Amino acid sequence: MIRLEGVTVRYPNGVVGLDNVDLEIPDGQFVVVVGLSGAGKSTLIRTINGLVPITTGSLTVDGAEVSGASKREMRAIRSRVGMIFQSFNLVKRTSVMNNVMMGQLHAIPGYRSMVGAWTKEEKERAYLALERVGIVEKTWTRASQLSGGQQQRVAIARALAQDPSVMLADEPVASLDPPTAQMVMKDLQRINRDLGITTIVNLHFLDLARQFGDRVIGMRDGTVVFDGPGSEADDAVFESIYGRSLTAEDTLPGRA
Ligand SMILES: Nc1ncnc2c1ncn2[C@@H]1O[C@H](COP(=O)(O)OP(=O)(O)OP(=O)(O)O)[C@@H](O)[C@H]1O
Repeated sequence: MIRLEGVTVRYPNGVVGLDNVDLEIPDGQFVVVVGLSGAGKSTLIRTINGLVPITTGSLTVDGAEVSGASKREMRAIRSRVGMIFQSFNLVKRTSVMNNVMMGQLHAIPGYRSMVGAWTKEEKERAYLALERVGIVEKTWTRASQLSGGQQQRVAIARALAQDPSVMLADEPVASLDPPTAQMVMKDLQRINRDLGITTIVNLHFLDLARQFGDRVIGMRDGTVVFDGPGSEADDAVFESIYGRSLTAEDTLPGRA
């Protein structure tokens, strides 16, 4: 369970990223967060991962208080939280296998990871993660030789190899073409359903939010302005979240 109580995040320049947010996200839920640019979606994700400190309020992940956690406690929290980014964040010049292994680094002593001395069990876990996203045949390919969709799948496998209880994805399909975006969202949904990993995905395409959001959270100006199932998030709801009429750019091209 992820719980935010009265969480406010004020950046050093005075900008308020989150404004008194209360949220409870039960284990295993698939949550899509929507909102215009600047609404606070990334801040929410980075706060849950402890990358952005909260100014006031309380945030717990699996019962552990994130604010004020020691370095050691923070490492323990982060080791259970997988992150996926719009730009994939792979090390391009090395193999898919090495990239996925990096997901397990928190559990592998530095000297072994430096020389690539993986145990059979660690390799097995990496293969299993790659199988889950259907690209095990690319295990020894250099990351730079993969398509965007394949790179995002490697990033998902890297997060999975961490054996996370929570998966946070910040605009994971924003750089992908529409069919690939669908496939990557389906991968995340399947993994959520098969493994029960709590998943929070920031999206800006509202049709994807409706299709995949078992729960949709709408944000505006750092506050939660909608919280309900995707099936209830009709155009009027999105217009109220965005504070403006919808445009073609709000849907995945070709699906409006
Ligand atoms: N490191 C930072 N320092 C100062 N202000 C920031 C920082 N990061 C974000 N902000 C501000 O906090 C507010 C929320 O930004 P955030 O990135 O969370 O929004 P978002 O909904 O994810 O938008 P986008 O999709 O454009 O990233 C914005 O006003 C933004 O300018």
